[in-house]
Amino acid sequence: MKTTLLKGCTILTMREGEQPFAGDILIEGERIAGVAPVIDREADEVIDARGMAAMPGLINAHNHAAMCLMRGFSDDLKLMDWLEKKMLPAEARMTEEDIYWGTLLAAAEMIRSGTTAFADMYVCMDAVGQAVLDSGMRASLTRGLVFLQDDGGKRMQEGIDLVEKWSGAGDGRITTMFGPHAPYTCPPEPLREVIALARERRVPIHIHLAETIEETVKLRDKYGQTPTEYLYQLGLFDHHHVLLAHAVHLTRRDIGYLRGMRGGVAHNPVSNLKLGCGIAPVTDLLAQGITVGLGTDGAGSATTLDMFAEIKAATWLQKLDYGDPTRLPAEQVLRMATIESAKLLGIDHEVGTLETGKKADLILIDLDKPHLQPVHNIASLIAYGAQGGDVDTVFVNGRMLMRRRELLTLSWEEIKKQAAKRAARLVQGL
Ligand SMILES: CSC[C@H]1O[C@@H](n2cnc3c(O)ncnc32)[C@H](O)[C@@H]1O
Ligand SMILES: [Zn+2]
Repeated sequence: MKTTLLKGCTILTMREGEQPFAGDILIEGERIAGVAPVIDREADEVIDARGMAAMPGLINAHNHAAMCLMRGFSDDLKLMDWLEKKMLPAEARMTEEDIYWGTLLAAAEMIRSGTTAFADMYVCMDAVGQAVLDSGMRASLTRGLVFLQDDGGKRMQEGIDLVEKWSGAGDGRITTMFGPHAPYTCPPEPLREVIALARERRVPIHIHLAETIEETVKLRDKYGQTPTEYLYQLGLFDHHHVLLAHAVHLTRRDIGYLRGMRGGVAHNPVSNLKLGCGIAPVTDLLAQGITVGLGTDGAGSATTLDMFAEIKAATWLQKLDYGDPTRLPAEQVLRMATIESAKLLGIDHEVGTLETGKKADLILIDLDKPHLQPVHNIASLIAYGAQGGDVDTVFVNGRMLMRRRELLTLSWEEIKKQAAKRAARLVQGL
């Protein structure tokens, strides 16, 4: 088994209550074999990590990776106009190959900005799975299910096929969920069916919830319920694991329905800001013991997949919304981007903190930059100062995916060429 020793870094383990310290990290095969002030032993490869901060890889808890092909194509619109007039028509032209290359473009961006795992909801999930295998990343894959037209069960079958074919693939790097898209695209009958199926097979569920005021109005007009009440009454929150994307528009009673749920909420602040959706009540959810992680949503709305931008937006929004700078402090928001997101993907037993025995998904951040000096408080510096471009080295499952900012599993030149060609075709005339 290959061993790699990272020497002399500042380590943020992200374990609750543990202070950062200077030390070494030993990687043995897929796993972390030691995290300590000094590890004095031989290794196949020794990396001089002085001047670097080591932390768990960032985990993007809600994404539509292949939407990178629509990055910057249509902005400054309301969500429903953006989705129905721009994204859906472009997506209707997408081939499996487009989705493969779009997902690789996302993987290149994610690795280069320190993300090691992501939760993805999209279509043609064989193409997404293949891109995850090829990139070396870790992912939870979901076939998004929109039930507005009858298709004789085809979509649902694709969701089942994904679960059967891809769960545990890539040496366990890939896990799966069922993905009813949102309350406004999933009427009660098919939604009940998905929940029953997920229960039978013990598969988690990934769904958008309460992203806009328009969604609340739609659900009230149709069912006389808030989006959260609608899902609650269908029994969704009794499920063993539910990943809710957004959860922006929640009443006090809605938050009560979520209390005690297993899984939690993926907060996507940049997408919410850009689409003018609102501010999710993150600190209220946390106060009720609800797990909250961080995601980007697709690059079609967020523009970039840089989790450091989400970290900043998340903490700033809570401070601003409550007029209280003590809300969502640095360590807490960094935990949201790592171990709390890992909980949402159901992989916190394997990743999300740096500790012996866990899978070696970790990043080195180069602090030798004007905006990252001096180092008074490393957690503050990273949460409020670091950017994706500061990430120097990335490991997933013990394998190096980037070293000194060079991608080791992906050909950037080929991805760039493929993405440009395909993106132009998708949006032509729209
Ligand atoms: C059927 S696969 C997933 C589906 O979701 C769409 N999507 C992307 N971003 C959002 C968002 O912010 N809210 C709701 N739906 C979104 C994406 O375009 C795919 O069609
Ligand atoms: Zn989304």
